Amino acid sequence: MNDTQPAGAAAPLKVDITEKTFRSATGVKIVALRGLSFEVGQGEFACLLGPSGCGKTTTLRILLGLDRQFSGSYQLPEGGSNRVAAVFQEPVLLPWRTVEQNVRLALPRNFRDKDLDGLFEILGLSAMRSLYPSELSLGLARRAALARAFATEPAILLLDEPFASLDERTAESLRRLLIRVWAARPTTVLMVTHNLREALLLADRIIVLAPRPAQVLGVFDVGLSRDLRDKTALDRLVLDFHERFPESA
Ligand SMILES: Nc1ncnc2c1ncn2[C@@H]1O[C@H](COP(=O)(O)OP(=O)(O)OP(=O)(O)O)[C@@H](O)[C@H]1O
Repeated sequence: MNDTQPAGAAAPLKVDITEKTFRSATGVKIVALRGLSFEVGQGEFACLLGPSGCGKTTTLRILLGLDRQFSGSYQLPEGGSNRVAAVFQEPVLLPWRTVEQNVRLALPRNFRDKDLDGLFEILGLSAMRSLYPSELSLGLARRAALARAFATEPAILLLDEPFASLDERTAESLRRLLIRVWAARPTTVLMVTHNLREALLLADRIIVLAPRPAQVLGVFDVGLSRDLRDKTALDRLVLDFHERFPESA
């Protein structure tokens, strides 16, 4: 790990979006977000959980600076590298570059030759560094996308359903890998999912969203060490969650 790029952030993520609207092809106004306010503390792993179409991806696109047409404000975590990293449903790797080149290209020019052995090792990619994306399974491609995100030692990592469309076994092993790499390289994480069990397995806190227009219904503190989140504990957490948020069942 390179000590000149401290990871982590000194300030929380603060989101206060008053309104975000779209126009449909026929000109009809679609309110995607209204009065969406939440915070994610430094080094915290938070999930944004909400029904399909409620505005989760729209929120991440705003935080990534990809959509500036909204009213309200947000503040990204400061400190550390100040970088924002993102992993989407599709890993978006450059097909003509190897895994290692894809990861290094995400780094600022003067850090491109940094030691990435530990990162590749923890993600089980040591033997795949010189492979091209077309030679990777879906699961390996997601791992490469995670490597690329963590290599930049971001102040915040935004994840948009990174394990969607994988078979459950692969998704489960990637969730465990994500927790391992995050524990080794802590940063603030905001992950979008509509999978309650996934959120309960990974998150410190779950920010629960209402159907569109997205606003916060409440926050669920998982409050259980990750080592103890086995199947029985997760079953119990699911029940607790539904008791607290019956409307989001
Ligand atoms: N470019 C766009 N033009 C018009 N409407 C849009 C556009 N992007 C998103 N929307 C609408 O905004 C709403 C929120 O979409 P968004 O993709 O943020 O939802 P989501 O919670 O991420 O859904 P999912 O879980 O299915 O991915 C939806 O009704 C969607 O149809």
